[in-house]
Amino acid sequence: MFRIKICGVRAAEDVRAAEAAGADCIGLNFYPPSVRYLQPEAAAQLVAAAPTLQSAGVFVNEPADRIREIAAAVKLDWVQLHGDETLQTGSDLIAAGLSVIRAVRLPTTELTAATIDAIVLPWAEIGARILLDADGGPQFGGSGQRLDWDGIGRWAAQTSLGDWILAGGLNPDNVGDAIRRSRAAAVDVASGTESAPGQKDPAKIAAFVDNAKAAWA
Ligand SMILES: O=C(O)c1ccccc1NCC(=O)[C@H](O)[C@H](O)COP(=O)(O)O
Repeated sequence: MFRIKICGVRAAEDVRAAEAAGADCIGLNFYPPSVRYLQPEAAAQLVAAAPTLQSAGVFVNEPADRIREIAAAVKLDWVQLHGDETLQTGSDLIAAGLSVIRAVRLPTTELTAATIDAIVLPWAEIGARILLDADGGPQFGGSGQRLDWDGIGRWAAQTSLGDWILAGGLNPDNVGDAIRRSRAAAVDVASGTESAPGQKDPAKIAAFVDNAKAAWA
């Protein structure tokens, strides 16, 4: 299980920065419209160069066969379903031996435990790890919008799920506050560690990891 995932890495320098900072996982984006999209061949090289880091492939409404093909070619540890994939697709991928992260896209308004449970529990029951992200509309993810951390914190206080991941609008300045208020034990970031869309900033990656770890210490 990873605690800190740096999503949307596209270059060897990004991976080195994540590794040097002490992150646990890199996210490779396989959604062609994203500014963070990477060809599977390039992703395979990045993953091979970072054996100490876990790797997660981000997919949006990709057919299950294609997800399996890319996961095998890139040697992904996780496949992250970030679109409108069905529970059946998730179950099929898990049955095929893949470790699945289900990105649950939640409204950025006030959240209740019942709202979160209704969306999350069916996926947790089939064995997917849950990532809570802000609903980025047509962009699906990487939107930089944040969630209601206090509402998530109330849900976290009563859920039996322990390994869920908080995402959505996190950055080096707010990740500590987000962890304390939401009670997240794992975090994920894309745009908050960039100097421009799709362009990672090593200093922001380092500060993000330091501040997340300080909040858990
Ligand atoms: O990052 C993207 O461009 C993206 C596009 C489509 C689907 C998912 C995407 N990112 C997945 C992630 O796990 C991001 O880290 C997550 O959405 C949070 O992004 P941000 O708010 O920018 O930190």
